[in-house]
Amino acid sequence: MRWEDWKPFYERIVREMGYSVEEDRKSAELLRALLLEGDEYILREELATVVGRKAYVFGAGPSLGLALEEFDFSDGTLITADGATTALLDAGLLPDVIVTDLDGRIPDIKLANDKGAFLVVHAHGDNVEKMGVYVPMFSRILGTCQTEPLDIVYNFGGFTDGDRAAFLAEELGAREIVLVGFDFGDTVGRWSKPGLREHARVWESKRKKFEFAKELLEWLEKNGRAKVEYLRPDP
Ligand SMILES: Nc1ncnc2c1ncn2[C@@H]1O[C@H](COP(=O)(O)OP(=O)(O)OP(=O)(O)O)[C@@H](O)[C@H]1O
Ligand SMILES: Nc1nc2c(c(=O)[nH]1)N=C(CO)CN2
Ligand SMILES: [Mg+2]
Repeated sequence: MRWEDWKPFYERIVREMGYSVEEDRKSAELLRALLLEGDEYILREELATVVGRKAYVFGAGPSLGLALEEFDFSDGTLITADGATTALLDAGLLPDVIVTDLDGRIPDIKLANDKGAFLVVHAHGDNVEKMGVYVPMFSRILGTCQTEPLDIVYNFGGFTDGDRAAFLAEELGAREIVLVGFDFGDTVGRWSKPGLREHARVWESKRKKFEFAKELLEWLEKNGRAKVEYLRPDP
């Protein structure tokens, strides 16, 4: 997704969610400084070598657990959205790429990164402190932001970790994207937040995020270069 296509979505998101563009922009600059300081950052060309033609993108929805039991994912690149990383590790799978705004289970993300998973860290106005603490801990990091892209901080479009992961996959070469654990309904999957032990009833801000994510994925299906499909286990 080009900046010109993303900009109108972003302006609506900022208005609807009450974000600050200035704080989002400053967060992107901070991420750039942290990446340069740590020198553990990678560029899109390197991450593109990891993303194959078929990519499974794992969201933290309630159907994720059953899907991991029911389906085989060995024929594609495994990309997890933040908290979904824990479910894959529990199922004995190692993600190839983790897309995070650092509000998932950090110990699991760290474990996966140490075992070779690439990290895509997203900067926004509400995770500035977390970036300062956690970015220095990780290796093989590609930086993303939601304001104008910088030289080493990219903006491939997308809002929540899940749909942003799909936009990243399409931009880096995936032509078949399979969404697993994407259930934009009334239940937030238990992997979504470190404190959640059980699936939870969706809260207002999360419902809004799901609405934007759904709209953006529809845009990607219509305008992107990849086939996008949802994979759901039999209930
Ligand atoms: N029912 C669901 N519950 C939780 N995540 C879901 C669900 N359905 C799809 N997802 C996707 O899985 C991703 C899980 O990532 P995560 O829980 O970190 O959310 P997030 O995008 O960081 O939003 P937040 O800022 O609220 O944490 C979401 O971004 C979303 O796109
Ligand atoms: N400013 C801001 N931007 C975001 C936020 C958030 O909480 N605040 N959450 C996101 C979900 O991944 C993505 N973008
Ligand atoms: Mg997150």
